[in-house]
Amino acid sequence: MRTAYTADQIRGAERTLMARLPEGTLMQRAAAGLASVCAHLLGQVYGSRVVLLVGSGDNGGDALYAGQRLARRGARVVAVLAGSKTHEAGLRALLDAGGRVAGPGDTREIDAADLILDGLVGIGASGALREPYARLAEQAGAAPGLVVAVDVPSGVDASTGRVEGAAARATVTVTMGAYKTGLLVDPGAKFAGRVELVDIGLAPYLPEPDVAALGRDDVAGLLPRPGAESDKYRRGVLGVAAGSHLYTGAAVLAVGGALRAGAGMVRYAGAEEPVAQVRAHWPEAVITQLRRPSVDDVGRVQAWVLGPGLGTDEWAHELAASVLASDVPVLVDADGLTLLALDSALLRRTAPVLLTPHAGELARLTGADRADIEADRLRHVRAAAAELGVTVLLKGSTTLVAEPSGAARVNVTGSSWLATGGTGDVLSGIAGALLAQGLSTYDAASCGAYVHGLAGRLAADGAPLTAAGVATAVPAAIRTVTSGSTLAENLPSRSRER
Ligand SMILES: NC(=O)C1=CN([C@@H]2O[C@H](COP(=O)(O)OP(=O)(O)OC[C@H]3O[C@@H](n4cnc5c(N)ncnc54)[C@H](OP(=O)(O)O)[C@@H]3O)[C@@H](O)[C@H]2O)[C@@H](O)CC1
Ligand SMILES: Nc1ncnc2c1ncn2[C@@H]1O[C@H](COP(=O)(O)OP(=O)(O)O)[C@@H](O)[C@H]1O
Ligand SMILES: [K+]
Repeated sequence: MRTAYTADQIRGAERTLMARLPEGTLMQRAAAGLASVCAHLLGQVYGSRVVLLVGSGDNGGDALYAGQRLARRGARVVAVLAGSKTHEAGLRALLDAGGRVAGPGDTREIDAADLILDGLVGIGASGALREPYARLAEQAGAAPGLVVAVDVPSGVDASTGRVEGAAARATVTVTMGAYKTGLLVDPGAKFAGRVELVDIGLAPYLPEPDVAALGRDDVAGLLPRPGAESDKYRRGVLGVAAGSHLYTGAAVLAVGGALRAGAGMVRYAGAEEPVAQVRAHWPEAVITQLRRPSVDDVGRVQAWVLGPGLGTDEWAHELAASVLASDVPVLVDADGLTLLALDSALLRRTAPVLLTPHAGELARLTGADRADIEADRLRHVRAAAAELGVTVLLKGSTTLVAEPSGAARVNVTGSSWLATGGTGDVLSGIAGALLAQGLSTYDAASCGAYVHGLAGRLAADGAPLTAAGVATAVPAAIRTVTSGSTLAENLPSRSRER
């Protein structure tokens, strides 16, 4: 499990640790880790051109001491001093090692640099970057050299991943002591590039994490496996109420995701047209063609998926009411979410609910602005879970899962190739199958997103995928998790000991 923290949480832990150590120890640990990552990236340090972008706080101090270490190994290091003040001891150390200094207007070196260290601001930043920081951050991101962000890319809010104005686009972010939430959640995560964690001894002093990202072992431990005593009913039967005469594909994809994710049985309930399609694609599914908008005659299930392609007319509304009147967990997606937005009384039930909106659907549900949700995803998914009293999985470039208690997880397996029609329907089937197999809404959502993201990577393999291809890749994704293949660990961020 990877854990991440807000800036306040990190500062609190650092205060406790710092009080036990001689002054400057943590900054030296940070600088040593930074310099070693930079040296690795450069290959040959001697003769390389390194530019340090140095802000007025300790983030700049880290950059200066890392610059000192690289200068000692023969790098040509220039520090661009951007702030009204500079970390004095760090600057002296750099100059003593042969480094040079430039003013914030003298930025010719940036475009010629092999490596730019972004030490403008770290966890002490507040609000959008001011000038000249903003201009320098953008220039670094556009330069041909490698960009290594110190702790967090400047311009990214370490606690939330918000990016209010300009920000440095990093190749690698070297983060100190613990992951910051903003490095795992978009838009910040996009700016961070690969994240390397430098151990500065903070772990014993960290509080409960702000968010967690399940790792392969966590998911392997949670995914249900059939035992010797299993039969199809005991493994878990999933009901799928999805599709309509207009949208038949959503039903096919949701049922496909569910079958591939290990449901003992899938009962599909729908109208004539989607029934014909589901029957043609999935002989394994047990199908009920509905004559009226009710699931009373469908047979016993352990969980329902409600909504993909269902439509939002009166028939769909009555069918949704019938599914939600059951006493089993229900995953609500797509048109099901629109129906909830139109009639919140549908949510009055005691059995668990998992909502799986994208930002637009969440906006419809909560009345928040879609762009605001995209900009501050974690805050909005938490607020929705608390307000609605259910588990919420927010889809998009970073998938987040929040509980009404405030607990939240981020999924790190996704691929941007998943941004194509129908992949959300497959996710609803996967997570629904996990609900039917007995996982809690929180675990079904987090493990479902993990497996779906991995299946997306396998299906894409560097080229466009189809939603049906993602469903096909689900067993291989599960095998990757349970067999301990390295693919699941080969994620954008890697832990690194100093
Ligand atoms: N503590 C520790 O043990 C360790 C800390 N470590 C390192 O220290 C970093 C935290 O250092 P920090 O607290 O000095 O804050 P930092 O991120 O450098 O920024 C503050 C400065 O930025 C400025 N500024 C703020 N907002 C701005 C804006 N929007 N636009 C422009 N400027 C802005 C603000 O200037 P002012 O507004 O005061 O003029 C202020 O002076 C942390 O990320 C890690 O790298 C590691 O060495 C490990 C041990
Ligand atoms: N840029 C992206 N990076 C990673 N995953 C993405 C990205 N964009 C979309 N996704 C994922 O693709 C799926 C799209 O689902 P959804 O928006 O419901 O589409 P549809 O309704 O067409 O099925 C979600 O799982 C989402 O998290
Ligand atoms: K930085």
